[in-house]
Amino acid sequence: MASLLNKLSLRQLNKVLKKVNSYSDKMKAMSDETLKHQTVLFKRRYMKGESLDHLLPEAFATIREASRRVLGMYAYDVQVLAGIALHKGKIAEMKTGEGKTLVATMPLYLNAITGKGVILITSNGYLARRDALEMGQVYKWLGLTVGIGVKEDAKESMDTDEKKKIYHSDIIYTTHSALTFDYLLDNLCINKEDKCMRDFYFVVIDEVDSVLLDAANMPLVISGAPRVQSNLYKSTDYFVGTLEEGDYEEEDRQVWLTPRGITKAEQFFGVNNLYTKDYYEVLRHINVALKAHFLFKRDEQYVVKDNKIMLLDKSSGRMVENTKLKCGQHQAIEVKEGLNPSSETRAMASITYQAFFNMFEKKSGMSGSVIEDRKEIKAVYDIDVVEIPTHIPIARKDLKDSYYGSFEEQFEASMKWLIRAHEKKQPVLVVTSSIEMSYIYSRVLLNHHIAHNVLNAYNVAKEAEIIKNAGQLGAVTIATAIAGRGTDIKLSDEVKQLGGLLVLGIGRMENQRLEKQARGRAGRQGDPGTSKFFVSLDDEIIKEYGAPSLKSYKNVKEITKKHITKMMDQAQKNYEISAYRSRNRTLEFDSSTSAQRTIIYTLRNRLLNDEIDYDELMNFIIKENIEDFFIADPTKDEMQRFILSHIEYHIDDTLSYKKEGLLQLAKERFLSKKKELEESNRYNQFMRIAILNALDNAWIEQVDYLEQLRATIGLRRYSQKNIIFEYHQEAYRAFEKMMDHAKKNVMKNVMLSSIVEEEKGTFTVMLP
Ligand SMILES: Nc1ncnc2c1ncn2[C@@H]1O[C@H](COP(=O)(O)OP(=O)(O)OP(=O)(O)O)[C@@H](O)[C@H]1O
Repeated sequence: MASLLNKLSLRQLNKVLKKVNSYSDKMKAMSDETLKHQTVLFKRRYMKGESLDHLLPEAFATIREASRRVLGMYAYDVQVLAGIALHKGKIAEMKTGEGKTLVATMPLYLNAITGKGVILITSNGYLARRDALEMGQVYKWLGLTVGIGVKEDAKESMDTDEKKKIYHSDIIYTTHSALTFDYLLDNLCINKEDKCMRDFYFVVIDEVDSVLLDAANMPLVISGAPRVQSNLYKSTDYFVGTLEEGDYEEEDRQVWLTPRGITKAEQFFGVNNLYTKDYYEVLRHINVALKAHFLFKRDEQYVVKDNKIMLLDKSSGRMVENTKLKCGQHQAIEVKEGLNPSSETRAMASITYQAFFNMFEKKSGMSGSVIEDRKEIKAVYDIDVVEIPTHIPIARKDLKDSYYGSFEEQFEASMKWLIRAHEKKQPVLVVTSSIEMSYIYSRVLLNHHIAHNVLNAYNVAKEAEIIKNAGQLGAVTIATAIAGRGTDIKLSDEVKQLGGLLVLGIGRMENQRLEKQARGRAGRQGDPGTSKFFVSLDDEIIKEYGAPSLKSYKNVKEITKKHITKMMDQAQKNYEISAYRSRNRTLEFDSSTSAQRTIIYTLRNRLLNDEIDYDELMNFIIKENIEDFFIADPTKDEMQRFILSHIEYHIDDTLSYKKEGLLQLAKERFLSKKKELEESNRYNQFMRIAILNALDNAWIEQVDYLEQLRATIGLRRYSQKNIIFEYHQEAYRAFEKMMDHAKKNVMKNVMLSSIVEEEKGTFTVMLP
């Protein structure tokens, strides 16, 4: 069924390809000047109402010819096919090395004609810069502007003007995290002029599976002011260290206390019921300590460098700069590793990649390994995946996997392959599933006096260099999944004679995509090459997710029985299911946060654009606040306090202490304030600042609360059944409370703020 659909999609794309090809000669015959001028003509035609679909054949043919002139590369037919798929908002599955970088130029150019700004996402900053600089030559040649959203040194920051210039370019190359981060920052600014981004239109995501699937589990969070340092990390770490099997349970990358564990915790911390509000903090700390001990493994999810915990990006194996786990998880791992907990900050804004990318009018992507996950992609992002044929048939031989009872056997067998190939100078790339294993291979190779390069998260400085050279005569490269993506491995003729690159995969990896990417380092663009995987019962994935009965085969040297090797492969499937569920859970949790964020950001934008009728809003807010206040039948003292904190810093002796009296007072005060502000032409600006401040403060509290709630609610498994339902209910209640709070603060800010004049006619609003 799937392949039939694919054939149908390809047939449609082929029709368009024919049209593109029909313009090839025309574009070839154009002078440079005429070809460059095409952009202006396309823009004019688009403005006059011609659709992008209609412009596609000529526009694609134009940039195809421009790339030939500027870069010396003329897109192959299959690349054009992929480009059309991207324009249609699909994901193109293209084998590794098929030239995705060039493919993206065509739909980006076409869609940039609209002037709306198009974005290309790569999985890391190095690739974004490299591709933007290389492909940028063509765009610029055709008269378009190009912006790069990441700095060479990730720690360097950009000022607003620089950012604005980037986001107002025709074509922007950046990473998913940089883009999302800037979006959140944009929604924290007070003046319209400080907003850097335009509305989202079209995005092409390179290595789309790594962005949309692997990164989907970790929402992006902007942190603000530090929290008061907690002293519970050490005691909960100690407590979790005392737990035994049966005190906790683990499933789908979640861990929680069993009733026996709960009793132990209550005894340890001397509390009656852990699940009451009073012990929320203890529960939260236990939760992060549990995860630190049972779910986070050193050299897998993180490394310890210079006494700091550095997270690893699962899909690339790279260290993630400037990112900490949230809600105290980072601190819990620090304490587990014997470090002092670093300061914990509050979450100010957060978003998941699902929610973020779903804001684009049209989104598309490319990858060499996404076809297996097309159902999930369709369900979550509503994007179809099309499998694009290769330019030249793949000549790589993917040999059958070999299975072993233990690591020793697996290691020995793989070393035999390595040494045999190395003796005839065939280049070898060993891809291991952990950093530790990369060192074991390295040490043994040193003992054999075999020169080699090691590439793992501790050693990324020369990454591109090392990978590029991995195809040289006699080269041996040991790498973690880091070698998976993006960098081109070129082979000399001599190496091609020897059979190309040999990829040895050590251990069953977390998913098929990682293995596919590893194999794909060999046999690019029709090159010869070989790949082989060595699997053993000692592989982490099999130990954790394999059937317990597999243990009885530990002493078998090489496992050849089909039903057993199948069981070993099943472990990977089990892991994939658990990863899928975990992504799904993130999504389920996110739906309320997402809905709330949309309400707040829409409101913010209306405020920034002065689209709010402030009089109407204030009438409503004053009335609601005073009515709410009178529900509790306040005393005269309470009313006076209310006036001083919400209306004016002065009590009028003649005031009638009734609801109507307060209402009238508030309205009068508001009107006189308004008059004063209007005289100096500052009413709108004042109102905007006063309201935004109230709204932002309330929302930031809410974001932080929701983050905390999500982190602790899992622990309630034994107290309540449906934690997602409970989460949504609580999130909704908190939102209502937050809006109430914001309403009070708007009134306070508007009524009690004053204006301080500054030089040059500017002013500052002094908030109460
Ligand atoms: N039409 C073309 N003509 C000539 N060379 C090309 C063409 N398209 C791509 N190339 C070259 O092929 C190589 C691979 O391209 P690229 O790195 O974009 O592949 P990729 O599909 O992104 O690979 P990976 O999946 O490993 O990231 C590059 O050296 C590129 O310059």
